[in-house]
Amino acid sequence: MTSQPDSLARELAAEQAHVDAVYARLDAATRSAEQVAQQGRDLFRTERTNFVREEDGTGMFERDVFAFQAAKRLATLESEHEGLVFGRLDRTDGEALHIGRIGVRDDEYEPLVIDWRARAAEPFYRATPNEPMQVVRRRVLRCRGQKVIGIEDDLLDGDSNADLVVIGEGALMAALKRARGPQMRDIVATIQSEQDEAIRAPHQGFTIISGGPGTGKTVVALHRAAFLLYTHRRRFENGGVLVVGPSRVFLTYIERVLPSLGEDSVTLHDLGSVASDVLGRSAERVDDSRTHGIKGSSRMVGILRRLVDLPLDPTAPTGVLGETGPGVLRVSVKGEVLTAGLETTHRIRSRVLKQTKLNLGRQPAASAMLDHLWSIFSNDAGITRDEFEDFVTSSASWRMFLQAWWPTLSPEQVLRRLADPDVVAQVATGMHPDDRDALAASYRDHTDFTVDDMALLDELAQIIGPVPEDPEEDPSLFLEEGAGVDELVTITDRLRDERAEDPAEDRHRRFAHVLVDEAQDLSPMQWRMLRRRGGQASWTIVGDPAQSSWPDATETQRVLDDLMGTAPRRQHRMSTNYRSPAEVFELAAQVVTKVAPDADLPDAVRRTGHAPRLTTTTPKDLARHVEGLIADMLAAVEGTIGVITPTAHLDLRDRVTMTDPRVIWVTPLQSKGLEYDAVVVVDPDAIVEESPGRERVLYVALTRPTQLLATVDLTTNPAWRESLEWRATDSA
Ligand SMILES: Nc1ncnc2c1ncn2[C@@H]1O[C@H](COP(=O)(O)OP(=O)(O)OP(=O)(O)O)[C@@H](O)[C@H]1O
Repeated sequence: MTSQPDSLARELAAEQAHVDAVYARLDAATRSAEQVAQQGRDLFRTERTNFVREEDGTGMFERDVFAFQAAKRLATLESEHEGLVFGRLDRTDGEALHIGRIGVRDDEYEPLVIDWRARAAEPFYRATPNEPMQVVRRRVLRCRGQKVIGIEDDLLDGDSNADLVVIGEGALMAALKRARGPQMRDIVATIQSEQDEAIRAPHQGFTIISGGPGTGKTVVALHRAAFLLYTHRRRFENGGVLVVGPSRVFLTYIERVLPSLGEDSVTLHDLGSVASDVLGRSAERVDDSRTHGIKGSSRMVGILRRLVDLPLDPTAPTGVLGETGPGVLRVSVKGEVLTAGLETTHRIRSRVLKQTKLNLGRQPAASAMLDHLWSIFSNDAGITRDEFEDFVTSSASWRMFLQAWWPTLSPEQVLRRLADPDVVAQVATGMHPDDRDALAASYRDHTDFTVDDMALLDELAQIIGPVPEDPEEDPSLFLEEGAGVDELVTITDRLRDERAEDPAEDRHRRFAHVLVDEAQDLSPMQWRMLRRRGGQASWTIVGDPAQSSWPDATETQRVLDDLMGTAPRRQHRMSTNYRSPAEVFELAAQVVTKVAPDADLPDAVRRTGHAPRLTTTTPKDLARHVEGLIADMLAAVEGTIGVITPTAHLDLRDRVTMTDPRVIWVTPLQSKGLEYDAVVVVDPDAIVEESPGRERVLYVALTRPTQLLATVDLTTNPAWRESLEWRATDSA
């Protein structure tokens, strides 16, 4: 095996020739696809289940289907300007296979490129020098559009006598050193063996992907979604794949990964928009940490149930109920006064609610009440039951009673009742008074809802059932809040069935696979919300408890265990940190092990030679100081710079005059799952103080850079650095 000075040019030219042949074939396929499309467009559009995988086709008909499919997927890829072909395997038997984002065959139906998800491509990711899997050389091609611009080789079987050129330092290192842009890229050319195992794990049951920061959990999970769609396209494209991330910022960061893999049929939601199928609304505002802890806890289930059962405010417009008080019916028929006292109305109410949801129960409740009145009616005048019912139901007192006793309520109307501290006191009896105040204040002080409220509204929608379509019949007792409905965050919702207009229908959209990222942060109420959309689904759950911002890990684990039940589960642990330089991760690891000695700490894969800069300044000089750090970083790195500030210093952004599109300001929670070339962490002590996750949230912030880290303290003895074996390298 040799590597000569001019060999790179020769190898590039040879690879270019192959790539040219692939694109020429695809041009032909596109033309043929147009013909096929003309002949049978409707067939392919409507009978989606007829799709044939590229690798499986055998006859003329399948070949046409393939042409159609390849051209369609190519359109998705082209918009990305990503190279279609990215790899090559040279095998011990002398055969060479090219690997790409989609499969392509030549005129003779021989593979020109194998889809990376096909079984034949597996050795590209799994082969190692210890277990070469009959691979001599693994080659990664870097392409810009249709042009091959670089080659990186790994030699796997040094004993083989094949005379192969070996070029470059290895594709992984080259990929990791590249500057980061605003969006995550796919890693299809450099997936590592343990990652590949998680990506290709069986689809049934629960696949749990764990590991420390930067181990590729997110990117691996997204590749897994693409793999599942490839291997079980019928099941998952028809049934739907839902990817859930913590925030919109995060979804924007990851949203190009699946299209760059040729997949655009996955639904992405942040936690604030998961329930928009039922609620027709979403939210982005987050509660303060105390209120978040209250609203996310599973004790809210009981509170909401009691809230639904709680009779409406006695001072509501119930004058109709007359001298005998609210919740009591008095109606006069043919001179006879019939009364249903509190005991009766409560008995009927609870009997009906046992059998049906509140919003579906009005009719049965009215019938039961009429039965009761008829049973106590002496009927001296000898009228029929029909006449009796006409008398009762046409009376004003009946209509007003019914409206007060059994109003049609929306989840929003019910939840808003918690703005009243007296209501909170009645339904949340065991709650600490300060927590009760915080809960009531969160609804009293704001007209919009929060991300946590979405899970509560979804729970209420489940308890009370859908609001009947015709609100005119039943004017609301409450003022409706004029909240706008946000768009779903969806790449392409092509397979969405039109929702039937049956008001009794369950409106949850159900998915065949649910993939939850940053799962350690989901509250028990949010798990319940997700579960309603994935009752029959298989799941991929991605997280790292050491990065958790949810205070009660055991409560969440209980909900999760309940969700998983006895379904098969498999655990994949990612062990290598591909993001943080070792110098940065050593510092971050010391911070988290102070509070989480059992944190899963990955091995950082590279060193940069740049220790973190731990700096100190005064509150007065903070803006100028941070500006100086940003300027240094702009000069030192090519990509993005994240400035992570606690909410206590949110005004800093306005005080720093320098603007540059490469500088991105975020709070520690917003920085979850994201990464930047360089990061400034402002006032770590304040970050610890204001987050329920404390040092764990600081750990998240410290593990965001791919190259440089600087911290800024506002005191010379910051608490977060106590007992760290770390020397301040820079106290500018
Ligand atoms: N095999 C790989 N080849 C190239 N880059 C990789 C590989 N694996 C991971 N990376 C890169 O490492 C970085 C971290 O990946 P990712 O964000 O998925 O990690 P994570 O485990 O989800 O991190 P966190 O827990 O901090 O959110 C990303 O830039 C990703 O592209």
